[in-house]
Amino acid sequence: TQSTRPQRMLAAVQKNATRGDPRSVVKAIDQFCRQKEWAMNVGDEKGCILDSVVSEVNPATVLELGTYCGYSTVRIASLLPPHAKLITLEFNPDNAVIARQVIAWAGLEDKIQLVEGASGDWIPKMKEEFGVKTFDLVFLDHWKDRYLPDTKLMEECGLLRKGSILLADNVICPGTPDYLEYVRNSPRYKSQYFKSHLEYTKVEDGLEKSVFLG
Ligand SMILES: O=C(NC/C=C/[C@H]1O[C@@H](n2cnc3cncnc32)[C@H](O)[C@@H]1O)c1cc([N+](=O)[O-])cc(O)c1O
Ligand SMILES: [Mg+2]
Repeated sequence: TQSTRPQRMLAAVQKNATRGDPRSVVKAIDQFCRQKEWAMNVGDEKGCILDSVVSEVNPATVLELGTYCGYSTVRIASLLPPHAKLITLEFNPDNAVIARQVIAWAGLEDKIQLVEGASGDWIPKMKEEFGVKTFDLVFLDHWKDRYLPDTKLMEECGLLRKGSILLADNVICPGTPDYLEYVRNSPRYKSQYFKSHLEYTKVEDGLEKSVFLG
């Protein structure tokens, strides 16, 4: 039967990346997406901005919304300090199956907890289910119309503390206008736009970094 793009992406990782070497997994996916098939990973150009924010924040707790195949999950986790934890939410079971294998190939199972389910259902359960108090960094890369409601939900559930960083992909393309308006105009955030390009293309896109002021 016909394979799916995530399955072909995983095959490229298993063929071209070294087990236990997260950066080679990231490189293998970028090569696959540039040479074979475009896919909606944050990619290498925006990925460098992501790397610099992760390194600057040096987070102990990270939440990722929208795992997809685990590219940014692995990219972020490869930069975390020893006891840091990353929780990533993915509601498509087929994508979760692929992401778990990408994460395993990178050897990052101990740092990453992939939770299958919808962000709207799981954000309210973070504290009781995973003993999380607050997140130092949140990477938003799921359905673009969920960025704003999930951000408000994280505020309501007390998952953000003074200084928590929200980093949002695709604020230009495909675009998240309501989210952008909120974080740029709310007195509770200090926002900064990092101009870049849509993964593997010359189309403008960028990341929005927003500090929660409490
Ligand atoms: O649409 C995009 N991303 C949506 C990502 C969606 C991924 O997150 C999961 N998800 C969604 N809501 C969820 C809620 N809870 C859990 N998982 C969820 C979906 O099952 C999918 O695996 C996108 C599109 C383009 N593009 O050029 O078109 C470029 C990009 O960089 C993108 O990120
Ligand atoms: Mg994206």
